[in-house]
Amino acid sequence: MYVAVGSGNPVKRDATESALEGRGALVEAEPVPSGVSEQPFGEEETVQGARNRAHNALDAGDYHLGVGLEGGVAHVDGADGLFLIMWAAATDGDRTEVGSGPRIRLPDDIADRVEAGEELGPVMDDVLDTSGVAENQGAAGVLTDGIIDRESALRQALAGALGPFFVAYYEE
Ligand SMILES: O=P(O)(O)OP(=O)(O)OP(=O)(O)OC[C@H]1O[C@@H](n2cnc3c(O)ncnc32)[C@H](O)[C@@H]1O
Ligand SMILES: [Mg+2]
Repeated sequence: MYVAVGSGNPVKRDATESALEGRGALVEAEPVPSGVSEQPFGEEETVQGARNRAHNALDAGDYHLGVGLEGGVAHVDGADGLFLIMWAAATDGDRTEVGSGPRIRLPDDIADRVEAGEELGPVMDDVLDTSGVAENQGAAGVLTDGIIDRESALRQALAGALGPFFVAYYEE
């Protein structure tokens, strides 16, 4: 099974390989446009980015499955603050399924800068004095003190999008 993941970020490719481990998948990275903002705001824009990436990745070559992974920030009903969110989409061209990852509250100073229009990745690097945290453990790793990292969070989001392709109960 040839699978394209719609991103040049190695952490997204690693998450896809990890989610599909043992299923005979060959995963290629296809850096395609997400069709949404660099920093999606809200669940709707983040899901849309994941769906667009999945479709664009599928169309980028001769693939059986396209995968899209999108990070965003959102307010959550009933909870204070701004949350890091992540959504995954998988498509075979006929059906498209989505799944979400954890929601992790951002520290207020980071949230304020993102609300003001900055991208989370660069803000995290600035605050932590690191470079490329989004390609490594990610905000998910830093903000959970390493209980999870960005790869495992994205793998869980993708699990929800892939399940319906493998589990008969979801038959259309
Ligand atoms: O090359 P792409 O695929 O775009 O990879 P990306 O790291 O930019 O990832 P997204 O576009 O999906 O994420 C949107 C923004 O949110 C940031 N972001 C999302 N999750 C993050 C995380 O765990 N740690 C740091 N930044 C994160 C990311 O750096 C972007 O600025
Ligand atoms: Mg990006």
